[in-house]
Amino acid sequence: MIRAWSTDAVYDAEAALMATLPDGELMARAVEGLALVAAARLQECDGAAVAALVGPGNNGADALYAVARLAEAGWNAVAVHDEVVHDGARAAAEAAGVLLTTDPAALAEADVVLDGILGIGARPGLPPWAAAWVAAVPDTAYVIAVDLPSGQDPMGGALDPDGVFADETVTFSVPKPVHLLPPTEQACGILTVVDIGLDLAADPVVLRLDHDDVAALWPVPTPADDKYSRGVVGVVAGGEAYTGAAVLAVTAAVESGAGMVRYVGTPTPTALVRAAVPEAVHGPGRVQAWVVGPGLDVEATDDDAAAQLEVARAALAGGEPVVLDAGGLDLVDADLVRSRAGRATLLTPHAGECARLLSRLSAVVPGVTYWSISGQGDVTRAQVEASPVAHAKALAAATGATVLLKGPTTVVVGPAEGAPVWSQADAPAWLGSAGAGDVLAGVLGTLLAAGLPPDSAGALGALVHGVAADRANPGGPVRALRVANGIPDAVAHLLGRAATRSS
Ligand SMILES: NC(=O)C1=CN([C@@H]2O[C@H](COP(=O)(O)OP(=O)(O)OC[C@H]3O[C@@H](n4cnc5c(N)ncnc54)[C@H](OP(=O)(O)O)[C@@H]3O)[C@@H](O)[C@H]2O)[C@@H](O)CC1
Ligand SMILES: Nc1ncnc2c1ncn2[C@@H]1O[C@H](COP(=O)(O)OP(=O)(O)O)[C@@H](O)[C@H]1O
Repeated sequence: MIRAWSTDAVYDAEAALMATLPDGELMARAVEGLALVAAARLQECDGAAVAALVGPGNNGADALYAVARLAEAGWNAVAVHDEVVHDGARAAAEAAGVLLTTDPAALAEADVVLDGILGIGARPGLPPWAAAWVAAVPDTAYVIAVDLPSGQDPMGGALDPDGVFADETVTFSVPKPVHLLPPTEQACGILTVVDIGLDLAADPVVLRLDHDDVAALWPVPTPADDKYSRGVVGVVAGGEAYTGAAVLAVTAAVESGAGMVRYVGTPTPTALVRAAVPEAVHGPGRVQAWVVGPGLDVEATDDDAAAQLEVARAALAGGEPVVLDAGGLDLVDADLVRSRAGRATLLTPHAGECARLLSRLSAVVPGVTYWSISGQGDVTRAQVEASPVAHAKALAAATGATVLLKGPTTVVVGPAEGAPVWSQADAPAWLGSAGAGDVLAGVLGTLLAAGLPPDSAGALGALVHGVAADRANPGGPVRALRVANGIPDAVAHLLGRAATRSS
């Protein structure tokens, strides 16, 4: 598991450790690691010159000390700085023969650039005096951000398009939210963590499952299990308009290892599911979790659709865990929020659905106005994409449900105040295609039916979904059905990693 801590928690841990260490020891550790990484990258690109962008705080000091080390080791080194520079770092740089200048033209020859403009003490946004520095970084240079790319929000809230976009970020002891959360993760490049010995007492605020975590979480049957004990998933999906969603969700639930899948649909998707997934059984019945919504048309009024909708509403009124996806999200209203209080509910919107739902809930959930982040009426898709975590949290708070917000990075957050954010970035961009969300809903249904809580089920499902997409056709396009059919291979591969490690 990869964990990130808040900047406050990092400062607290730093203070506690510094009280036990000689002055400057902690920064020396950070500088040593940073200089080692930078030297390795200079060697890899056969570079001759390194440059530092030096801000006023300790982040600038890290970068300046590091280029002093590199100058001592024989590389040409320059440092671009503003008025305030850390005294000790300036002295070290001068002694090592680093060219100190305020002129960003000095960056022109740099093969590797260390961005030490701002670190975790930053307020989001690039300082005006640094804009010319960033503009002067050669396109060919390999940019290493020290702790985080300057201009980006350390807590990962919003991306600064004018800020630094690094090839690599070297951070200290532990990741911070900026490194793991959308939208700032995309500015960080490769993440390298240098251990400087911090001991974090606080709880992490961001969690990311790694491939090696899957074996401990994925529900693996024992000889004592049968189809019922493994978990039965009920899928209420598909209608006469969106027939394929039913096939995809049911297929994915079966391929993920559900003990049994019960399908409830209108005649056309029912016929398709019968033909495509002979393992599925038809009609409502006892289940351990429901998937409600892929391809569901809640506006349809014919008898078949009405009967299907009745099952959907009964599922939502019941006590079993529910994955509520796509068309099913249109069923969320104040009554539903009240009736599902305290029950496991996983909402799985994409950004557009999240925006619509937040906008709609403002009218019908009493007292819920605090999600209106923009303060400008309806929430838009673009706003959700610009700050996905804030909107996912707002939706979780408004509904009392766990929210899995889909996207290039999928975030999952529970409704409790201060709940950690799970952030998974396992999928190739090829996965963003119609039907892929229906597949994810099926996977999640199987995990909830096996007894996983909604947040870790969400993260685990997103990981496996992404790995299945990647392995189905590495580097190339992949259709949703193939992702669903690739889940058994992905799960076996991920479980096999544990077997390989323990042998
Ligand atoms: N913590 C650790 O464990 C360790 C930390 N280490 C290193 O220390 C770094 C943190 O250092 P730091 O606390 O000095 O903060 P940092 O970000 O360098 O600068 C803050 C300065 O910038 C200013 N400023 C802020 N935002 C601004 C803006 N948007 N536009 C303009 N100005 C802005 C701000 O001004 P003020 O808020 O005072 O107005 C203040 O002057 C950390 O990232 C890591 O590299 C390692 O050495 C060892 C272990
Ligand atoms: N750029 C991307 N990179 C990786 N995964 C993506 C990207 N865009 C979308 N996805 C994933 O593809 C799936 C699309 O789901 P969704 O939009 O609900 O599709 P549908 O409703 O058509 O099934 C989600 O799991 C989402 O996280």
